[in-house]
Amino acid sequence: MDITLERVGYTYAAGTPFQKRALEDVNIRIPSGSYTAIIGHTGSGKSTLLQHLNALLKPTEGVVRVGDTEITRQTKGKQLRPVRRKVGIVFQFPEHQLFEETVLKDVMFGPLNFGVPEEQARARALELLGLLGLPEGTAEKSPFDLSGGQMRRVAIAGVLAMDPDVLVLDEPTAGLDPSGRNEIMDLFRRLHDERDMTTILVTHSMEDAARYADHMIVMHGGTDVMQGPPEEVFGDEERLARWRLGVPRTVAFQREFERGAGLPPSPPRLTEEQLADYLAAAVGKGGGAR
Ligand SMILES: Nc1ncnc2c1ncn2[C@@H]1O[C@H](COP(=O)(O)OP(=O)(O)OP(=O)(O)O)[C@@H](O)[C@H]1O
Repeated sequence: MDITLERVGYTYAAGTPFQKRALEDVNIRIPSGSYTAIIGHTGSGKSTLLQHLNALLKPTEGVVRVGDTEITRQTKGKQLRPVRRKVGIVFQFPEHQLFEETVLKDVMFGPLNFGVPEEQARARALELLGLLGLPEGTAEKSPFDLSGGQMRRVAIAGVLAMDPDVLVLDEPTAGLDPSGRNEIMDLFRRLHDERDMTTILVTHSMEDAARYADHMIVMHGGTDVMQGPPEEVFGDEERLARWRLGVPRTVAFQREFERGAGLPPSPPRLTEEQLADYLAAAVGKGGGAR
């Protein structure tokens, strides 16, 4: 299910003294099955863009296409139901949206609301709580008696319970400790591979973008300024710096090394493994790696 935005603009509180232009002439394509990272400085429009993907916001101008569904300013609520079902969004600090008396009820809420039979919704919720590494017995607890990291996992289970084709993640690990972060990011990667989902990750971490994504979109000042594979995006440090964005630590190290060794810049090494191989080859060949 490809997602495209054509000439999309969005204005908050249009026609009021508080009006604010957040998106301007956005033209992007998110290929079906891709793991797409969206990066951009604070205020560049990433969250506003995400909310167009399941029609929480409708474009002020232009068209959003999610599979066969076309969303414009005029599209009515009923026509948006399939999109809301297919596109699951994990917002920043999703645990703030937990509200039911028990964890189980919270995870079952979405599916029951969309007509999934109770037994099926229960079985799926229990399976997901296990998959997310929550201890047995969590299902009957109040979500508010859990730790912050556990609440985050429950909220994520609630989004996955809808069995989305597209999973949208807005800084999903913000505020978690490093081991919790890695576990959750690796879980999303596994789900992406096993379930054939399209995954869209908004992140300030260039390392996460480099490690997980196969496609990237760069936002600046409310518009898309670059799209392509991570090798291409992170290969252009100068342009990224203009948008106040950096490169992953591995690439920064590689560039320092190349400058120090008098080597021309070579394709960016995006992971520690790639960097280690590159350095080993460079040292092995007496500094002649390309
Ligand atoms: N509800 C709102 N009402 C008015 N203006 C808003 C609203 N939400 C966001 N904006 C403004 O729209 C612009 C884009 O904001 P948005 O939150 O989409 O950016 P972002 O790239 O997600 O930022 P961050 O990285 O800080 O989350 C900003 O100038 C912001 O102040």
